[in-house]
Formats: sequence, C-alpha cells, structure tokens
Amino acid sequence: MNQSKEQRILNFVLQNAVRGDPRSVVDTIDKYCSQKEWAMNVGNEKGLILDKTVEEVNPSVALELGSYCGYSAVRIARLLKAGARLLTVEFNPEFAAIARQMIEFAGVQDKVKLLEGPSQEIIPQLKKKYEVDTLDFVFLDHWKDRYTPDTILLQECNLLRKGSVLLADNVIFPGAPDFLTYVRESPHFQCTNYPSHLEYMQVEDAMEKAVFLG
Ligand SMILES: Cc1ccc(Cc2cc(O)c(O)c(C(=O)NC/C=C/[C@H]3O[C@@H](n4cnc5c(N)ncnc54)[C@H](O)[C@@H]3O)c2)cc1
Ligand SMILES: [Mg+2]
Repeated sequence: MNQSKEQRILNFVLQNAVRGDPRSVVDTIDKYCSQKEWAMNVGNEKGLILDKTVEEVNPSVALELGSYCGYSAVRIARLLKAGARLLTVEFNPEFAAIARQMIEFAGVQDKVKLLEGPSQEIIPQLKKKYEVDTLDFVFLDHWKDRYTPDTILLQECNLLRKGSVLLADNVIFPGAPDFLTYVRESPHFQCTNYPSHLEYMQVEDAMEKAVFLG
C-alpha cells in the first residue's frame, strides 16, 4: 500500500532534520512542501506572524485546533517558556500519529499534548479532564467552518479570560467569512488582520487575531 503524503513528509523529516531541534524540523517540512509536495502547513511567512503572536502572548496554556502533521505544534512549542504547555487537537487518527512522531522527533513532547478527537468533543472536556482553567492562546487551523462554532463553544465553556488571544489561519484562502463577521461584529473581541500569502504559494491569504475582552 503506497505511503500517504503526510507519511512522506514525516519520513523526509526523520531523514533530513536534526533530532531534538524544532527549528530544523520546521525548516525541513517547509523545504519538502515548497520543493516536492504542497501541504497545508501554516508555512514560514504566516509562521512568522504566529511566532510574533506567541512571543507577545507568552502563553502558559495554549490550544491548537487542527494538528495535521504537527508543523505549527512544533513551531508554537519551541517558543513556550518552561512549564508552559500546548494542547493540540486532531481527529484524523493517521494525521494524529504523524503529528505525534513529528513532535517527538523535534524534542518538544514535554510541552505538547496531542488530544485525538473532534474539537467539539474535546473543548468541553478541557477543564475537568485536562485540568485547564483558562486558555491564554488559541490557534485555529482546522476545518474553516468550525472556527465560529468552536469560538462560541470556547466561550460557553468559560475557557477564555480577558486578554485571551485567538489567532486564525486562512481567513482569506480558503477563507472563513462567517468567523470574520462573527469576531469583528462581536463586542467581546478586538480584532486585527495580518495580510500574508497562502503557504508556499503567491496566493493572497491572511491571519486574524481576535483578543477576548471578557
Ligand atoms: C484543495 C485545497 C487544499 C488546500 C487549500 C488551502 C488550505 C490552506 C490551509 O492553510 C489550510 O489550513 C487548509 C485547510 O483546509 N485546513 C483544514 C485543516 C484540517 C486539519 O485539522 C483536522 N481537523 C479538522 N476539523 C477538526 C475538528 N473539528 N477536530 C479536530 N481536528 C480537526 C483535520 O483532520 C486536518 O488535520 C486549506 C485549499 C484547497
Ligand atoms: Mg491553515
């Protein structure tokens, strides 16, 4: 049975990146996906916006929705302070297995916990089962039609506090129009748009930062 693209990406990392070096894992995935096979990692251009936001927030508890191959989980985890943790949610078992190996190879497994399942089931479990009080940072990069319902669910579950930062990928391409309308029209969010480009392409894209005002 021939390998999946995601398996090929992982193998390329295992053979070409430096074990325990998150930067080399990120760069190696970008090298593969820009030269050999496109894949929906946030990439290096939007990755820099992600980095700056994570450094600004300096979260103790971060959540990622949509691990995929683990690229952004590694990218975020490498910037977390001692004792801080990232919870990343992925419901595709094959992608979850790839992401776990990617996180392990990068050496950030002590900071990252991959929760396998749908976000709509995991989010309501975060307080009791995963001992979360509130989330300092949330990266949304899963199916685009889940951004709005999951943002509402995070509020319903009291997981956001004054100053919690949401950062959403792909608000232009593929687009998350209902999410943009929701957060920009809500009195509970202060929004900022960061124009960029689709990973590895010349296509216009953007990220949206939405700060919860309580
Ligand atoms: C054909 C084509 C390809 C790529 C693009 C451009 C493009 C560029 C991008 O940066 C993109 O992020 C995307 C995109 O579609 N991302 C969706 C990413 C999903 C991952 O998250 C997982 N997941 C999805 N819903 C859930 C959920 N509820 N609970 C838990 N995990 C979930 C999936 O299992 C995947 O691991 C697309 C446009 C068109
Ligand atoms: Mg994306």
